[in-house]
Amino acid sequence: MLKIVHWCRSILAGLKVYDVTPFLEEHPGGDEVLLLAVEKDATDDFNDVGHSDSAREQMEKYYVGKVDTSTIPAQPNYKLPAQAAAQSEQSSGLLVKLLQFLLPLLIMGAAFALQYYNKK
Ligand code: HEM
Repeated sequence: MLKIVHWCRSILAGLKVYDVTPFLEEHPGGDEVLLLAVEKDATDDFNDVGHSDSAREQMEKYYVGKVDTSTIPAQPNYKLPAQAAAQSEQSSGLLVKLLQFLLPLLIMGAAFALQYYNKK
């Protein structure tokens, strides 16, 4: 069975997890927004929509449990591949800029040195 879990944080009760699989087709806001919130903390998304009290009541039908917040790392110790790629691009960009600056200086230095030795 496809098990889709939707995280929602309740201010007083820590992280609550909701399995919204049976609700996907019924959600008045469509299934897409729920799928986008899968395995994320969707508290802000949920609150921003201004869901009614009845929506909040309905939500409790899909409650499956709480997350032990002590198991959540304070800072993720991994980098998204896109972030890592952007970082390596940044450092290679710096190297290119440095070479663009140094190369003309080296060529000019070599030209002056040749001129100096030819005069001798
Ligand atoms: C178990 C979780 C959820 C339940 C039970 C739920 C329930 C509902 C209900 C009953 C409505 C109709 C309007 C209302 O009564 O407030 C609604 C609308 C809507 N919901 Fe949810 N919702 C949930 C999660 C989410 C999440 C995570 C999002 C992400 C953004 C979302 C986005 C929306 C949107 C965009 C609408 C349409 C609002 C409009 O057209 O005015 N919902 N939802």
